[in-house]
Amino acid sequence: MTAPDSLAPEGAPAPAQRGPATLIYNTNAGGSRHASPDDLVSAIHAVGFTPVYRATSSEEDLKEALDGVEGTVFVAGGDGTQRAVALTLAGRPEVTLAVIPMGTANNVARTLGVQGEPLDVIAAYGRAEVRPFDLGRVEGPWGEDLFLEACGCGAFADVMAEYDPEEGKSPLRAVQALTTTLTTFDPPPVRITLDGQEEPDTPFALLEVMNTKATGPRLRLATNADPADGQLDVVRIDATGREGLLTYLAALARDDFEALSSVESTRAGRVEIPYTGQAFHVDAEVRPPMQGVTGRVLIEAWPGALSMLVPVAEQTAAPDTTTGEG
Ligand SMILES: Nc1ncnc2c1ncn2[C@@H]1O[C@H](COP(=O)(O)OP(=O)(O)OP(=O)(O)O)[C@@H](O)[C@H]1O
Repeated sequence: MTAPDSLAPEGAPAPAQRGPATLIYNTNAGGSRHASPDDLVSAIHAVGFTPVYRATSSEEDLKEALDGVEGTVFVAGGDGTQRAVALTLAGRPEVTLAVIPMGTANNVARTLGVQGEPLDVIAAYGRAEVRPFDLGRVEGPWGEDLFLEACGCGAFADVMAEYDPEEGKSPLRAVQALTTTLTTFDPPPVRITLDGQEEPDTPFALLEVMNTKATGPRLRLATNADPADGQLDVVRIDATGREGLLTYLAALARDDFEALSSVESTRAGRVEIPYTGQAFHVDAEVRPPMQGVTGRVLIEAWPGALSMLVPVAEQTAAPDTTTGEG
């Protein structure tokens, strides 16, 4: 079903194709008290889609709920829910995802500029376009993974491996833990490879391969990351040149972490990291240290693995915007 013309204001880019929509709503997510599934279905209908609600009580239900899905999948929940749906639909860019943020950090939504109360977010999708969204692919001694936000080793992965992530949901606590570890951590030097180019041996206090701007409890480590660029942002801190605790805390608070002189940020499509038994994280999941195991971790961008619906602000609408294929 097409949207009524009145929903496409004059001068707007071609609206994303409306039509069939599916609502996935993690009613266990923190923000779910804000609206009922019926409220969301009505709001999605009001912006021109034909929604059905598929109830899920866990991640395991998603495969069946999304089997043969077409059109747009609205996903209400936190980053864990967005990840679960994204991984189920990876490599199916003909299906469009629309994020309705209802978690604590909402890193995926924030990276897309999607913020606000669920019903306001849905209203904003009345004027939206479809953009590609990359994923990251990981191959390590522990197996294969996909990530939506980030994968890395060093201080942040060690903090996550040490503390149960479920306990670390206070952004303040997590920022404190990260910055404390960053300044005391004693890593061995490793020689990473970026797009086939070997880098000098370096002990990394932090080595994060980012797809979104933030990861974990809203740690904005890659302010310039763009999940539609077909590349990943490699954010590094050389332990020998690291700065003091307050410097990192202040930079995170100012939202210019990458501007610090001890932080190096490089875009790459393929990253190889020697594995010496260190802990890794893949989004919010920990791949614990494997003592005595050596090898390598290969991280690659998967350009346009997903498609995302993104609201278009009235003033900033580009006249010749692409529809985001591929
Ligand atoms: N479709 C789903 N339906 C029910 N449960 C889900 C679904 N998808 C994921 N889950 C489970 O719910 C957990 C929590 O989800 P999520 O992280 O989105 O919410 P949250 O804990 O409120 O968010 P935040 O971590 O930002 O506070 C996920 O890690 C996952 O195990």
